[in-house]
Amino acid sequence: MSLPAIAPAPVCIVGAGALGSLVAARLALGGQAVCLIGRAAQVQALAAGGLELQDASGTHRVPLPASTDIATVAQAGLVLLCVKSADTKAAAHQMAPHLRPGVPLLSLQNGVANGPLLARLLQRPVLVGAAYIAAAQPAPGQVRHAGGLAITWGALPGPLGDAFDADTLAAVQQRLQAGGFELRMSEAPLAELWRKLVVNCAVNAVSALAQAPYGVMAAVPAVRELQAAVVQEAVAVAQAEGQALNAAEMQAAVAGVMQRMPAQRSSTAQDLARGRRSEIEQLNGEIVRAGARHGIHTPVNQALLALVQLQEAVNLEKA
Ligand SMILES: NC(=O)C1=CN([C@@H]2O[C@H](COP(=O)(O)OP(=O)(O)OC[C@H]3O[C@@H](n4cnc5c(N)ncnc54)[C@H](OP(=O)(O)O)[C@@H]3O)[C@@H](O)[C@H]2O)C=CC1
Ligand SMILES: CC(C)(CO)C(=O)C(=O)O
Repeated sequence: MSLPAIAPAPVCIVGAGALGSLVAARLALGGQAVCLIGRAAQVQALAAGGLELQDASGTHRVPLPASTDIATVAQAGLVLLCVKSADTKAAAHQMAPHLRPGVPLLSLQNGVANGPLLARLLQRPVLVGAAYIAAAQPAPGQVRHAGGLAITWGALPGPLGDAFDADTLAAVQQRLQAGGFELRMSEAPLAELWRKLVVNCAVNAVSALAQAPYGVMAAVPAVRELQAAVVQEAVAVAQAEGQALNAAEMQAAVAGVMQRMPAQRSSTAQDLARGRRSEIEQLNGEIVRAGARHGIHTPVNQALLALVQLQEAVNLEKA
């Protein structure tokens, strides 16, 4: 008599917004057990009718278990963190009593500081991923995928030098593979986060200030010049931080991202459109602060930071 198969512990995704919902939907469609942890409006919409996933192949309805209770991470075999950077600390504190020892936590957030912050707050090694994926959440219960499936990911050691073993990393890779993501494992994940940061600095604020999709931005020569200046500054800062980034390669990376997702407006654009605070402090703001530490002038990043902050203040005033 054969024993019944034991269902694998689900992938719990904390943050049921644009990216978290899209990743959850693709994993579920790929046969993975998932659980989304999010805010009440999204959880209620998912309970009522599942998630409406809009992508290049059409519109799909995906049933997705979801909860507002972060203690659900106690059941997880893998946790993906998909909250905005300003929410990382709170999410870490809320998860800490429930995360089982040894269960991998992968941050798919933008910015270079979330992974190290999580490792410090949770006193464990963490995984970080640079996600080149275009997601938007038009309304609760909906998610739109506008291109890109690449995730370059790897492990950051814990504060005590503790690390993941090869079997754990292979298991994470296998589970993510089910979602059809284009995965690349990196031995230098912090450098990958810096690469993504440079892309975000060149793309996000401009898209946000004009509410422009990337295809339109790419067609304006003066925007490409502005982006080249952002990249020059950001790469100089990254190099001063010990990351071996190359400006020409990063210019090409920016152009490639905009080409792969022409209809996308950045996550920063989505925040401003909803009158919410954005992650600009963790994007161009990171370059300005690190530049100041190294005596590197970053006037173009500084201007984008100021303009996005101004728009945030205007939105607050209106609210
Ligand atoms: N959108 C995209 O295309 C991409 C985004 N990213 C990165 O992924 C991360 C998430 O971005 P995105 O999905 O766009 O952001 P969203 O704002 O769309 O989603 C984040 C969600 O997490 C919720 N949340 C915050 N804290 C908690 C918590 N403690 N428990 C449960 N839910 C919580 C938020 O609720 P509330 O708003 O009520 O606080 C929100 O619904 C960011 O770092 C972003 O830079 C990376 C690549 C692409
Ligand atoms: C990948 C990209 C550029 C998608 O828009 C993103 O990271 C963001 O919007 O924050």
